Parts: sequence; structure tokens; C-alpha cells
Amino acid sequence: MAKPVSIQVWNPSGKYRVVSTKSMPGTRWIRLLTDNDCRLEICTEHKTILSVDDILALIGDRCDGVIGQLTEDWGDVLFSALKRAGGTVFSNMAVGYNNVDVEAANRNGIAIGNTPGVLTETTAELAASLSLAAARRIVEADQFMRAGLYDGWLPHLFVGNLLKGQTVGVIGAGRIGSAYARMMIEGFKMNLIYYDLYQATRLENFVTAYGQFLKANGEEPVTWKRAATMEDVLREADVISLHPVLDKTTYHLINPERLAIMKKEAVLVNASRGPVIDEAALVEHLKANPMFRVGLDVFEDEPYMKPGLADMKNAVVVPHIASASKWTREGMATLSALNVLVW
Ligand SMILES: NC(=O)c1ccc[n+]([C@@H]2O[C@H](COP(=O)([O-])OP(=O)(O)OC[C@H]3O[C@@H](n4cnc5c(N)ncnc54)[C@H](O)[C@@H]3O)[C@@H](O)[C@H]2O)c1
Ligand SMILES: O=C(O)[C@H](O)CO
Repeated sequence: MAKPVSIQVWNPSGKYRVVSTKSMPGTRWIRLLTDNDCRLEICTEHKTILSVDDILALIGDRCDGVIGQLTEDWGDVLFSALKRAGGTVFSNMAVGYNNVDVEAANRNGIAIGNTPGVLTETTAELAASLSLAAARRIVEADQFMRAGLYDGWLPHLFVGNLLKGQTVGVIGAGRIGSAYARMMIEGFKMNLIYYDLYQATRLENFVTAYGQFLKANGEEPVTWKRAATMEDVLREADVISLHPVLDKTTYHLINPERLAIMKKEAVLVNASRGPVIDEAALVEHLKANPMFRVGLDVFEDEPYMKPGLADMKNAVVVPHIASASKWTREGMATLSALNVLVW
């Protein structure tokens, strides 16, 4: 028997019972559900990551739909419990759904929702921020100032990488990868090399048109190249940002062999999913190559970092905040509620 978990109830007399495993930003999502005859139960347990048992207790004997989080393990146990409780929908408050066993959901007749689009620009902006922070050593320099170590301008102090005219590499040129590429191209006049299973035609057309615009204005045009292999991107790019989905084709996509072919002074950014990088191998690479820098929003064993990573000055690390703007998080919450309602 699962232990009961604490909840807050909205619209207690609502016909449909919807559970949200976390409180989410804004109030629009709550209004959407309560206006549509849902009794909403929001888990208020002081625990960052809920266990399968906690969620089983939340689902209980009768539940029409659940809004859940990327930190939860949505597999057969939860989907069959939701089905037994009369549920038809699980809405993941994230675009990435590697925490969801889609086959198990299908077997149990549960529809799945995710939240693409509303987080594209916010996530791309964080990837761009990490690119700059790593290239220009912002965090190291900030720590140096706060430690009272600055005693005057010096020619060698925190020398980093210039982006203008360099090559930005994107692996996974979908919504976020393409938005990030545009930011780096428009903002810093970088040339693009990308690898994806599919052609990013709109992105290519944008770079072509922007290159023509620059040329017409007497500036060096930017260029694009679709790489035949991921290795081509790793070899050629000065800044590489990872934006693929996490699945078995992208697990440890960055491994020791691929790290070894990257430029010694390259910047590597990951705002996709932690396991896309072999993080232990990355720590070794950072130790051996002090001019190689990374910006990481995601980690292989979240919330933990692999031993040694926190000590590396050439790593900028933030706690999975790429989609954390107010507008986006409220949008994700709204979309999560709508995904429940359409079912
Ligand atoms: N850090 C965060 O907070 C955060 C926020 C949003 C999204 N994400 C992650 O970013 C991912 C991408 O989101 P999106 O909205 O751009 O999705 P998307 O589906 O638009 O883009 C993913 C791209 O990856 C490509 N891809 C798939 N397998 C590949 C492979 N083996 N090699 C190269 N490319 C491959 C796809 O073809 C697609 O173009 C999500 O799945 C999620 O895991 C993380
Ligand atoms: O996949 C996602 O949406 C992120 O990791 C959180 O926004």
C-alpha cells in the first residue's frame, strides 16, 4: 500500500479528476482545468523527485489524467495504474519525453502530450548564453573578481575566443538547434555547419538570404554546410551545440573518440539531455585540454555531476534551467493542461 502524499485541491466538485505531480508557474493552466469541470489535485509534497510509489498514491483508484514531470519514470507500472483508474492521458511538462515509455503508454491506451514550441527560443537563448559564458570565461572571471583577486588590467587576463567569423556547429538542427543557429549567425556572423538526420531547409534558406544581405552591405557573407557525418561537425566547428532528442542513437554521442577529434580550443554546449555526452570522458578531456571549454545545462545522472566536473574551471554548469523564463514556463504549464483537455 503506497504512502499518501500531500495535495492541494482546486474545484473539489469537478467531474474529471486530474492530478498534477508538481505545482507549475502561472494560474492560466489551473483556470483552464477548473473551467472545464476538472477537480484538480496538485501534489504539494516537499520532495523534488517523486518516486513511482508516490505517483501511484496520487493516481489512486480513479484518475482521468495526469500532468507529470521529466524527472519521473513513466513506464508500464504507472501507465497500467492510470488505465485501471480510468485514465486516458498523461501530459509531460517538457518537450523531451525520454522519461516516457511510449510503447507502454500505447499498450495501455494512454495518450501522451508534450510541450514543444513554447520553449524553443528560451532554450536556444540559454544555449547561446552558455556559448558566450564558456568562450569568454565569464564565470571564471566573475569568481576572480568576487575573490578580490583583480589588481589591474593585464594583456593576458582571461583571454578567450572571438566568435565572429568562426564556425558554429549544431548537432540536431530541429526547432531549438535551428533557433540557436540563427542567434549565433545573426548575432556573431558565424558560419554554420550542422548535422541532422533531416535537411534543415528553412535554416539553410535563412543563412543564404542573410549571407546575401551582408554581402550587399559590403560585409563578409555567412555560409552554411550540411555535414555528411557528425565527425565533420566536430572537426570543423569552433563552437558546437548539441540539440538532438535523447534516444539510443544519441546516447553517448559525444564519447572519447569524438572528443579527440574536436579542436583543442573548441567550446562544447549541451542543453539537450545529459546522457548525450559521456560525462566521465568529458571530465578527462577537460583535464587534459585546459583551453577546451564546455557549457552544460544537463548532466548524465541528474541531479549529480560526475566526479571532478565541479572542479573544472573550463566548465560552466547550470542546473537544467534552459527553458526557465517566466513566459515559457507559464506556456509549458498551459500547454500541459490543454493536452489533458483535448483528451
Ligand atoms: N535543457 C532543457 O531544459 C531543454 C529544453 C528544451 C528541450 N530540451 C531537449 O532538446 C531536445 C530537442 O528539442 P526540439 O524542440 O528542438 O526537438 P526537435 O524534435 O525539433 O529537434 C530534435 C532534432 O534532433 C534530430 N535528431 C534525432 N536523432 C538524431 C541523431 N541521431 N543525430 C542527429 N540529429 C538527430 C531530429 O531529426 C530533430 O531535428 C528535446 O528532445 C529535449 O530533450 C532540453
Ligand atoms: O525537455 C524539456 O522541455 C526540458 O528539459 C525542460 O524544459
